[in-house]
Amino acid sequence: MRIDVVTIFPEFFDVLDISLLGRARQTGLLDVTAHNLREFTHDRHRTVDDTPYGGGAGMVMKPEPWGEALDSILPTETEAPGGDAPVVIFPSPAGTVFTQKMARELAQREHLVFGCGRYEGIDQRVFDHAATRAEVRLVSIGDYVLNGGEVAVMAMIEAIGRLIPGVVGNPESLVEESHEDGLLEYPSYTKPAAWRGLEVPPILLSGNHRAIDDWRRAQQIERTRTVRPDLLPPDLLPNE
Ligand SMILES: COc1cccc(Cn2ccc3ccc(-c4cc(N)[nH]n4)cc32)c1
Repeated sequence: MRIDVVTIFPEFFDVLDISLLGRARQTGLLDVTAHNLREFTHDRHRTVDDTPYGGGAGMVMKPEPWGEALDSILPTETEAPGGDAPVVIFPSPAGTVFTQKMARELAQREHLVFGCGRYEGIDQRVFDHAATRAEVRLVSIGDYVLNGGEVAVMAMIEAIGRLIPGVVGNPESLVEESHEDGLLEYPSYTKPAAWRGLEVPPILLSGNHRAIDDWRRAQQIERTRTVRPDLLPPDLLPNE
């Protein structure tokens, strides 16, 4: 998978050179490039923002640098992509909420482009023009406001990248985890069996794997019902 990120803080993504995603980059499973938006300005001050039309606080990111940055990444009409057309994702508080389902879907794509806004956001025409030549999505990572898109893009790259076959050592570990089957994960324990007066649930030491699986499923349902009842599938909703 090819990933391009446009940002005024390209060094923010240097961290992707370590851990799982770092190895995925080295083995060619992931090709991540951060592009400095200021490289697409032409004034002495490398200006990327200006005051908002209609007034209001803060600054808005100018369309011209974004247009040139995306020109340098997206295929032109003549270079119609042989494979999957790129998806251009802009984090935004006003976006569709990012979910494990969306991560799974995006992990199937060949080319993702992320646009990191700053200030009070990006001129709307950037999204409108990009939509004439690629699939464009505004995506929120939660109902709170960040200072820019970089943290959100990092979270999405990690959530998507780990689903790419070969990136995570043991693919089985991707199955039994929160949100993968729609429920929150069960509690985990490891040695020692007793720690500061706290015992591991005896069922986990029983060796009875059918009973352990049943216990874990019950824990998932109880935890989801308590913490995230909105995630419960209809057949598990409490009877009214
Ligand atoms: C656009 O509306 C805004 C209003 C006030 C501040 C900001 C700051 N800001 C700039 C670019 C940007 C990109 C993403 C996010 C963001 C995403 C999530 N889930 N929370 N916050 C926030 C961003 C934007």
